[in-house]
Amino acid sequence: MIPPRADASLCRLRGLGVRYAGSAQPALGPIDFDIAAGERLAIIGESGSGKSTLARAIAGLLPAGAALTGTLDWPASGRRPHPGRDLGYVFQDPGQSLNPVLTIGEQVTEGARRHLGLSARAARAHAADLLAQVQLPDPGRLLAAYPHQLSGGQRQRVAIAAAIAAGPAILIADEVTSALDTTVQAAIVALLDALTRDRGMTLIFVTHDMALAAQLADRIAVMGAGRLVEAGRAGDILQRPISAEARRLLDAHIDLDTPPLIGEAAP
Ligand SMILES: Nc1ncnc2c1ncn2[C@@H]1O[C@H](COP(=O)(O)OP(=O)(O)OP(=O)(O)O)[C@@H](O)[C@H]1O
Ligand code: NI
Repeated sequence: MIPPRADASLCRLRGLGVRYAGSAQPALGPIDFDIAAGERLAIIGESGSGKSTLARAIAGLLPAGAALTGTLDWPASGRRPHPGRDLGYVFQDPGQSLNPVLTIGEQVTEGARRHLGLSARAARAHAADLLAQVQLPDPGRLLAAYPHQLSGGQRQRVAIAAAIAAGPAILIADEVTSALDTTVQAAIVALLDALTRDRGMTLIFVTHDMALAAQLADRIAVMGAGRLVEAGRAGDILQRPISAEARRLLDAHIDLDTPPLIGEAAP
């Protein structure tokens, strides 16, 4: 095995484009971009700008028939990450991540059992531990519950637990808080922040909300009409946005001028 190079980027996109089956126009690209190992990157943009397409392309989770152009390499590891094992993905709607007919315990352990080769008993203990890590009450009892018995915020915590169960180095969170109300949103963002920092994970956080992006990310990539229109340090984009897209997203947030947010995002 070739040892990973410390200076190599985690993920290198060159001329990357995506065209969905049946679409005349590409939904994405061409994109040239590098993601560093361990960084906290927000991908922001208005609806339809290509954020999810980019995130799914990186994760290798595009729907069947989607055509990729250009290149997507993984220089640091030399191989594409295996979703579920090397890369966790949390969707906007926990219904997309969770299976309604499986218990919470079954879904959280599924990835861990498969990828870590755990026994049923060890997987159960691991699942309870993960549920505690995502700060769900009474993990032991929760293992036997079904998704419909939980609130939206609790389901999203379960989806996060399942996504990190196999200890992936990369976590992609695609609009994971947009279906939740504001207080729950803040709690989920705080949880993602703590979990990914504790584990030194690379975080790719997709949102249309500049405030959330600035709260979590070191660097922001701004999408517009399938292209990357601006990328830079979160503090810089917040204070000196260049693209019309970034300005519009900032204007949507009058409360961004409040000192705490600027302070957190500033280098
Ligand atoms: N499965 C698909 N098949 C065909 N076109 C798609 C598919 N998914 C997305 N698209 C199109 O690709 C473009 C980019 O969509 P994408 O979902 O990546 O945007 P987004 O920035 O994530 O938007 P949102 O904020 O609404 O989630 C849009 O024009 C969308 O209609
Ligand atoms: Ni999306």
